[in-house]
Amino acid sequence: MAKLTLHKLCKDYGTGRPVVNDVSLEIRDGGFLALLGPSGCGKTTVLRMIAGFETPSDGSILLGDRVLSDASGAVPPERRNMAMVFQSYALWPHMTVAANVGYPLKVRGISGERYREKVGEALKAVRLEQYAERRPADLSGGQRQRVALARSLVTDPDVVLLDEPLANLDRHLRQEMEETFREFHARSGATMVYVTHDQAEAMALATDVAVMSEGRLLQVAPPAEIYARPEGRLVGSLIGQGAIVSLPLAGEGERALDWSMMAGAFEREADSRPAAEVLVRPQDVIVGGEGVAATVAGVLYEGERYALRLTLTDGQCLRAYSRQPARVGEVLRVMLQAGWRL
Ligand SMILES: Nc1ncnc2c1ncn2[C@@H]1O[C@H](COP(=O)(O)OP(=O)(O)OP(=O)(O)O)[C@@H](O)[C@H]1O
Repeated sequence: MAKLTLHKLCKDYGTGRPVVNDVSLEIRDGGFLALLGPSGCGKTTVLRMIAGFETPSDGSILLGDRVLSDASGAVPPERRNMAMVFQSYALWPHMTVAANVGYPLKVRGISGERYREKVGEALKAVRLEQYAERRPADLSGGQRQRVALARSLVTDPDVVLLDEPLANLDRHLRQEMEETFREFHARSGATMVYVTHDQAEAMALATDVAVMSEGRLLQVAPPAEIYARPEGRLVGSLIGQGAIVSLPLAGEGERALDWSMMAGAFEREADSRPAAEVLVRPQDVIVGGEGVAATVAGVLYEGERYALRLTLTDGQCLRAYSRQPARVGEVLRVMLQAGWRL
């Protein structure tokens, strides 16, 4: 196996604007990359180009030193040793679970003992051995997606491409399946590219997160890094539940801010300095007796806490968590324990 390289990848359907624009990215061997971005930003198109279902308009794709696609041509999908898992599972309804999982082996002419062994191993990897003889219709959504995972594993692919595989499942099942995906990744050793628009899912699963918007790649970093140091307003607003406030800040360049650096900004005239955009996460907004005035604009009970929507005196919004209930319209005092200058 080897690393997957996307080099200046572009896709233009002739609509006047490229849907994938100059995307360069390296996914290390055995890495798990989540491709995250809003609907229509070009994630699926990138995945389909890696799989070989779409031809790039420009740029190249390499697996190790092997060129899969460039200006001179493209390796067809069936010769890339990749597997794809879809949101819709794409299982054959008339075949048993075992036959669905074994289908890619049949296509490759593998039969007999080797076939049975491989199917058995793949079913074991997703803990579905006892369901081998069932039909997909007799399985739950999560089990069906595990069949699709087993099928993607059965040919020992170098790369597994996953297109929103959990989008059809309910919240509880998604969490359970996230565990299955992590195990699946660890056991298979395959390089994985996972398309999602759910940032929590991307952070929970991947070793690296790549954020896309309007065809362009904005930032690639491990989850903890992208959470702590998002680059720019769009990444900042996509990762975590933070609010972005505009503050006339003293000093230049400091990006990690504490209350001592931000407090003064609330006393200054808004136009006295150029405003900086600051990302403030709800857990860093301390609701108490000190700080600036904020009016409660919304309260959502989340079981273990209340999620508050707050409005500052200049109309800007913040989010905060509180253990105590609050009333809409109530004026609280808040301190911003930490902020990140975007
Ligand atoms: N065959 C095509 N011809 C023209 N435009 C296309 C074609 N396929 C996709 N597009 C456009 O390319 C853009 C990117 O689509 P893509 O499916 O890659 O986005 P996405 O980020 O995966 O979105 P979603 O999360 O909604 O699936 C969209 O504006 C889409 O309409």
